[in-house]
Amino acid sequence: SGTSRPVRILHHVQKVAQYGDAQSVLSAVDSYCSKIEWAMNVGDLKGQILDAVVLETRPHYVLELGTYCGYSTVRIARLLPPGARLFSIEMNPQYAQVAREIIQHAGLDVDILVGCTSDLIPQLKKKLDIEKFDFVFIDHWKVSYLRDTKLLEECDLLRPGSVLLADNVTCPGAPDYLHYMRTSPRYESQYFPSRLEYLQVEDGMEKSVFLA
Ligand SMILES: O=C(NC/C=C/[C@H]1O[C@@H](n2cnc(C(F)(F)F)c2)[C@H](O)[C@@H]1O)c1cc([N+](=O)[O-])cc(O)c1O
Ligand SMILES: [Mg+2]
Repeated sequence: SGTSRPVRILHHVQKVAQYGDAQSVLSAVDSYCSKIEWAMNVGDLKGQILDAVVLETRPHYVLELGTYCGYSTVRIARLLPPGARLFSIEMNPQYAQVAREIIQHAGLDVDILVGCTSDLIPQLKKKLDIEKFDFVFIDHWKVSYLRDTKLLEECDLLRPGSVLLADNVTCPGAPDYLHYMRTSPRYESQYFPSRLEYLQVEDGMEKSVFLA
């Protein structure tokens, strides 16, 4: 077929989801990906863990690594108070465009930064006039989780109490990230067991609070 999977997901959302209704956008993506074709969205089960951590953290400045179709971006943005800012980094311009349209269909306002984390993270303070991030959702290439977390530390973008939540620490897995988070004295880490999106496979999320 000529279209990409993200474009087919976007077309489904535009066809069945109520414009301006974030929950109907999430339900449209979840029903498409559970019935028609699987896609690597965080999904509704792990999404409920994401919701709970966002509500508990009440973040003002949020960073997401790995936008893909924007499912988790919508999930997070729908829970933020007015005035809060969500920035999402996506290196694939086609995915970024699909995500913009899905996020727009949900009636939400998010800044999607197109590029790779190693280039963009060092520019965030100057470019976006941001001091620190209160919440970071990590869901991009699993081999980049640890490198990019250390980059956030080096760029002084975390403060005591900043919360990092990482998807897929069990499947596909991010063993070096997990080991670092569970042994570093700079973090208090907690595992939330769950299931891989739309499947019966075990997965989980790791919540880590930066201490200093
Ligand atoms: O590979 C998975 N996710 C990789 C996700 C990758 C997404 O993050 C973007 N990205 C890459 N670098 C950057 C940055 F930020 F560096 F610029 C952003 C990629 O373009 C893609 O949209 C995955 C796989 C499975 N699975 O079951 O295989 C399940 C999942 O939930 C997953 O998230
Ligand atoms: Mg994921």
